[in-house]
Amino acid sequence: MSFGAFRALSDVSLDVDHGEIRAIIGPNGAGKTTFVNIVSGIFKPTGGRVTLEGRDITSLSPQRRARLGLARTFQITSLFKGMTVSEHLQLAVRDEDANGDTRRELLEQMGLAAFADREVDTLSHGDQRILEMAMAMVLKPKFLLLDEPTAGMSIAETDRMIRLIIERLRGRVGVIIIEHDMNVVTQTSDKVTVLAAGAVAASGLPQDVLGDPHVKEIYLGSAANH
Ligand SMILES: Nc1ncnc2c1ncn2[C@@H]1O[C@H](COP(=O)(O)OP(=O)(O)OP(=O)(O)O)[C@@H](O)[C@H]1O
Repeated sequence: MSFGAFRALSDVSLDVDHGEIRAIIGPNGAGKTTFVNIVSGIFKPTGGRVTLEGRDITSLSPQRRARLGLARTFQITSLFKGMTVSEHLQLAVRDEDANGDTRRELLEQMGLAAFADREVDTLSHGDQRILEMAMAMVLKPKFLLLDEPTAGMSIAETDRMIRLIIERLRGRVGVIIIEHDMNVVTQTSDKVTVLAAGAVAASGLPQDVLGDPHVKEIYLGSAANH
């Protein structure tokens, strides 16, 4: 992926299986969000392709991808002030996709049932982010992209998000999660891919990747540059 003369990603290739949770980590500016934007269809890559269950989806819009089972959340919370929690879930679907029961069940599973009729701006930051995840899950995606789901969360909120990922997603939905919190990475992910300067620096099991001296160096180097 190039932006003009700047190459943001080169030869980055990864596969995610059904039910697998794959964390993408790396220093600021490594290309993580760019990668997720390509997979979800927000950016059209200048080279390479994206496939979903073997089908080439590189030229499909984010909406078409979502209807094929590929959903995402964003790094920045983007809810509509003045609208309630259940209205948000209705927004995320077409009538034929999920009836009221399905939506209520999802709110219960996500621990949001008590807030169904509350306007979203009265919710805590953690509940707002969990609502965004529920909006992405209401269409029962096969694959879900989570862009820093715990950003700005307290320790208790982060623990709740970790539990939801383990209980609701692991083994059921293929997930790519961009995450800076290594506690979240070690607790939730099956595999970890490290991006640095737009390339894959390491990939494998969390314990191997996070213990890799080369990966530690990448983080130390990036800290020294800030
Ligand atoms: N639309 C764009 N136009 C030009 N350059 C861009 C664009 N989007 C991203 N970049 C550049 O691509 C590089 C990768 O950015 P990206 O946001 O993907 O990094 P990141 O790993 O997600 O960082 P962070 O952890 O800070 O969110 C950066 O140098 C960024 O400035």
